[in-house]
Amino acid sequence: MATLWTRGIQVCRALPRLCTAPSVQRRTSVRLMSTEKDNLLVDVDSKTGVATMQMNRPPVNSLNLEFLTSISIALEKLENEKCRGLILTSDVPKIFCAGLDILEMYQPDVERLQVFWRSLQDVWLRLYGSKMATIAAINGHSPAGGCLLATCCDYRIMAPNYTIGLNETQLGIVAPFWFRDTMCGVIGHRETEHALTLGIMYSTEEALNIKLVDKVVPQDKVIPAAQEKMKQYLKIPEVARQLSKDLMRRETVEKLRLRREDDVAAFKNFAVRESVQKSLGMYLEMLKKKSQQKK
Ligand SMILES: CCCCC/C=C\C/C=C\CCC/C=C/C(=O)SCCNC(=O)CCNC(=O)[C@H](O)C(C)(C)COP(=O)(O)OP(=O)(O)OC[C@H]1O[C@@H](n2cnc3c(N)ncnc32)[C@H](O)[C@@H]1OP(=O)(O)O
Repeated sequence: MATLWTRGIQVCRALPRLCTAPSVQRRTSVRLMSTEKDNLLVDVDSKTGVATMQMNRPPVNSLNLEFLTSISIALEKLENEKCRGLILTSDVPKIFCAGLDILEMYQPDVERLQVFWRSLQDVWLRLYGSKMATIAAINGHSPAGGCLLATCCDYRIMAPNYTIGLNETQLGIVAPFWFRDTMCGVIGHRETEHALTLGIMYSTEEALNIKLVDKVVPQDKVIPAAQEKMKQYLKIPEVARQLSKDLMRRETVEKLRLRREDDVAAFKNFAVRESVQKSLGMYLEMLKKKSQQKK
């Protein structure tokens, strides 16, 4: 226990300007910040070595370059600090994560677009390849990149009445091979093909039926259920658990590692196509109209 407490302090020392002082004994709260203030809150429980990462980028936790960078840095720190488990969740009501920030892809600055894509690759490599036991506590809608984050985790617990899926085709874009492989690892080839070609957004219940999520619990029980499930992962001898996960995922991780720059080029070339820009513009317009109708 003492060692873990020290470890918690060390997280703070490693991030002197980025964290708040621990306020509760045996629970260390480390706030990671980037250019966007407080968009990620990471609590490391020094007793269990489990981190809870709450995404907090209103209105919809969309993943822009800065936010992805914050997530990537936080994942690196947690891994370096040898945290044992990670619960990924959202602090934004009713939204887990709305996926990539479409404004990063629409009428983009081509240099930034490539840095943006590399930062998404970084997050995927760190989260999908993490040594930590990872659980997604999906307490809101989770389209596209949000679904990617959830499927990177070892286990998914979701609240009712939300939606999750890789809906890229509905925007006129394509989920790249590593999104596909991640999804395939969870729901299998046939269902992934069905899901990707039609850009299906599954209701919580449908997601449970196809095993895209492992468990459904009421909204206020999502995080407690994740904490409970985490205990099961942490009971397994660490090296055996980590190596088993690595055996399942290494090939998929290596595929992207070896092709990173080709993948950046493919993304850039695809995103700047006139037809793709037109589709993204129309989709943004649709989102805006829908949002205005609510107001
Ligand atoms: C040929 C070879 C191929 C090679 C392939 C290579 C590369 C592949 C190429 C591209 C791959 C790209 C992969 C993309 C992944 C993605 O993640 S794309 C993002 C997809 N996300 C969505 O479709 C979600 C859209 N949003 C919603 O459905 C809803 O907003 C909601 C999340 C369900 C929440 O609904 P609600 O609570 O009702 O909130 P509003 O709809 O009113 O939204 C509030 C404001 O937020 C804005 N917004 C929503 N989502 C996004 C987003 N993803 N990005 C940016 N902005 C978003 C929305 O417009 C509202 O803004 P205003 O209030 O109007 O300002």
